[in-house]
Amino acid sequence: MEETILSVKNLNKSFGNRQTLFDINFECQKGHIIGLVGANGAGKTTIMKAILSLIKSEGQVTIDGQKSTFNHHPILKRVGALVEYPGIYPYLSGRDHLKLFVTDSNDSKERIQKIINDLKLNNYIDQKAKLYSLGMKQKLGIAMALVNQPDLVILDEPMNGLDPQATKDLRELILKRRDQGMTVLISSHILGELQKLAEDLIVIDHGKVIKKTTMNELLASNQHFVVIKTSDDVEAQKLLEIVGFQVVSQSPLRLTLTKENTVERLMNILMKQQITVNDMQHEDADLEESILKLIAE
Ligand SMILES: Nc1ncnc2c1ncn2[C@@H]1O[C@H](COP(=O)(O)OP(=O)(O)OP(=O)(O)O)[C@@H](O)[C@H]1O
Repeated sequence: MEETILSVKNLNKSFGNRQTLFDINFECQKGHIIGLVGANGAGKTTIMKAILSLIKSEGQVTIDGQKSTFNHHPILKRVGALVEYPGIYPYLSGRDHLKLFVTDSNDSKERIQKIINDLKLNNYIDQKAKLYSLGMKQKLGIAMALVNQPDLVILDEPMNGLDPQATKDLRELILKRRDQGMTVLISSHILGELQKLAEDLIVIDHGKVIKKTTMNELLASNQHFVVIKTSDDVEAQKLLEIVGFQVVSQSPLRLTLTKENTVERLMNILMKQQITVNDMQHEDADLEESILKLIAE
């Protein structure tokens, strides 16, 4: 049976007299990767900061059954986080940062070395952080979030500044830790990357939750398209539009498929007018299109 590790209830936040979050409610199940998505300024970072008690807010945050409030949040010891920019001290080395962050236990040293290996930080971990590039700082921030093997980790745009190899390394590490039971709440504008990671999605728009769904459900409800090349695209478009096909783009001719407007119907209509279909490709809307559609509704 699924177990809730994070519950957010009736979360409201105003900055001055401007309300930013409106009654946010959601739950995260143990061992899931949950994507928090939405346009710039939707409120994703503010939600994460409220969960982590980095800002004061109204509402209730419960982590593994324990209430966490702005003034009392011992449970946050079991939560790792990278929100906005990692806090880096220029005159300390990467390893010193990890030493500061690691919780004291017999295996602290091993845990530090393990995260260094997992994120391939070996080459520069003993250099002073003032020499680090943006991506190197970001990787150190991720290492700091994960070094204590938290039960829950909150990552705000963790792929920012990472090269393709580092992005892949991070993806593999997140998936490995998830398989070991870690829960991840992650925001990213790189939706293709999120599609490879998240199984649950929470869509935020203008400070409100507009959709809670699973990746599979969202992708299954996606629109389907067909792209065709014909002997006469102009005439084909005219004919298909008259009978109710929706033309999404003209060159190449891309049409929306529905229960009524099927490939079979399309072929029949064109064949009757002696228009030959020379090439045909099916396309499914990707995560980006589905989310843009949700936000537009
Ligand atoms: N400290 C602050 N003071 C005033 N307004 C703020 C503050 N922090 C955030 N906001 C406002 O709250 C809204 C939500 O911001 P937030 O950073 O949570 O959005 P976001 O979804 O994370 O956006 P992005 O994808 O651009 O990071 C924005 O309108 C922002 O201007």
